[in-house]
Amino acid sequence: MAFADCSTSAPTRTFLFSRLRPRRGLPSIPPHLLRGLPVAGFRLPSLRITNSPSSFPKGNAFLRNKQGFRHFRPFTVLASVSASEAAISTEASAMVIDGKSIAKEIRHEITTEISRMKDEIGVIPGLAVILVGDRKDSTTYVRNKKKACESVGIKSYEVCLPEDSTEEEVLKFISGFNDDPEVHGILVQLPLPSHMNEQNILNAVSIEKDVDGFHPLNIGRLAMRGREPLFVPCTPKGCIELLHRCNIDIKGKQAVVIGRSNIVGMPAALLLLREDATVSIVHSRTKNPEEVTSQADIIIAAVGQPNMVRGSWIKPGAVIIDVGINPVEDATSPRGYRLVGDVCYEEACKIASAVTPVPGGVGPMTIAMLLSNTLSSAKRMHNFQ
Ligand SMILES: NC(=O)C1=CN([C@@H]2O[C@H](COP(=O)(O)OP(=O)(O)OC[C@H]3O[C@@H](n4cnc5c(N)ncnc54)[C@H](OP(=O)(O)O)[C@@H]3O)[C@@H](O)[C@H]2O)C=CC1
Ligand SMILES: Nc1nc(=O)c2c([nH]1)NC[C@@H]1CN(c3ccc(C(=O)N[C@@H](CCC(=O)O)C(=O)O)cc3)C=[N+]21
Repeated sequence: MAFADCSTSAPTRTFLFSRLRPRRGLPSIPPHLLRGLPVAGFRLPSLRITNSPSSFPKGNAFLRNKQGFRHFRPFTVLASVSASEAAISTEASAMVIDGKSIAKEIRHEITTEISRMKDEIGVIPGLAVILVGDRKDSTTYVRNKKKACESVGIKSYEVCLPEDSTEEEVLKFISGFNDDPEVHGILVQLPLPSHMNEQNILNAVSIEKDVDGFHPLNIGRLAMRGREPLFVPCTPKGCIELLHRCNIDIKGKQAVVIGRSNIVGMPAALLLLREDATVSIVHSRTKNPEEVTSQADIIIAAVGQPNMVRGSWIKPGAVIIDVGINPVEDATSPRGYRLVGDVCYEEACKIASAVTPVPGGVGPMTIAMLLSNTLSSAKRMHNFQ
């Protein structure tokens, strides 16, 4: 575990000031009222949002303009800045993109779709997860995925194999799930034990059930113009979904992805390219990472190095998506550690226009995208629109 800290003071942001989205089935906010809301980190003065403290946890919100209060509810709060900074903003302060709330909103949408599918054609989406070994972090992720499946109505199938299992045993389970019509998605939790060949195993997952999007055919299609992958990897898809749902433009922007792994960095760069960004990739052999990163309007950091991206790496007004999840020692936490991102959050908040926190940023979106991919898979297999 690393010990790393770049913060000099405790976080001060306290209150929500957000872009609002009506929940499904409720009327939209009239566009003229949306003028003036802080979108993508730009705060415009003509409208203010305040949250009723009592209803705040449910995401209810008041929208206030010069004529008085209008009450719209329930809304999902997507992002926040501190109230005092929002009201009298002289010091720059980033919008905090609330991945947890956005993921909750997506789970709500998925729940509605799943019950519609069940009612209309009697199909329940199924996700199979294969875990080999007992790494603590992997066990936690798998448990969280199972809970998330239950919460939206996906049936989960779980296989836990001992660390010393053979590749053949894993392949046997994959083959069983490939043939099982009740399973619409298969996820093999990574990393696998070192004696196993990851490529052989990922290649064995049926491309129609590859909800992680790690099959080479899916990745290959993601990289090609005019081709469509059946599934897009969950974490990068979650990053782009955060940008979309916060109304952050990608087209024509300079984007820098830090990290080039098969599961995050590389597909994130491909997705940004598909969104018409101009993309650079920083990796461990990049000579001038700070210089490259400081050109970016959008930064996706997926490195695994706590607080690597400092304030000086960030162009004022940039949007930062921090994928990193790094445990750092913290004697004051009951677990003895806490999670930090790859970006120095405190410094980023002062310079960026929008930033995702860790935890509560990209992590919950990864799981939401997995559920979304599983639902899409079931819909595709049963030709259900
Ligand atoms: N929020 C979420 O849902 C998820 C979070 N994560 C987190 O994201 C982070 C990255 O994960 P993952 O992609 O799997 O990690 P990998 O270790 O597979 O990849 C890390 C990448 O970062 C690059 N890198 C490492 N050190 C440096 C450095 N000093 N300067 C520049 N580049 C560097 C590596 O470069 P090179 O290729 O040259 O070695 C590599 O491309 C981790 O913290 C992980 O826990 C991961 C998955 C999901
Ligand atoms: N086949 C496969 N697919 C994956 O998608 C995959 C994988 N293997 N191996 C490991 C990584 C990592 N990953 C995360 C998912 C959710 C959170 C998450 O929800 N994090 C919470 C914090 C959780 C906590 O407190 O521990 C948050 O950021 O708020 C984090 C990390 C998926 N991965």
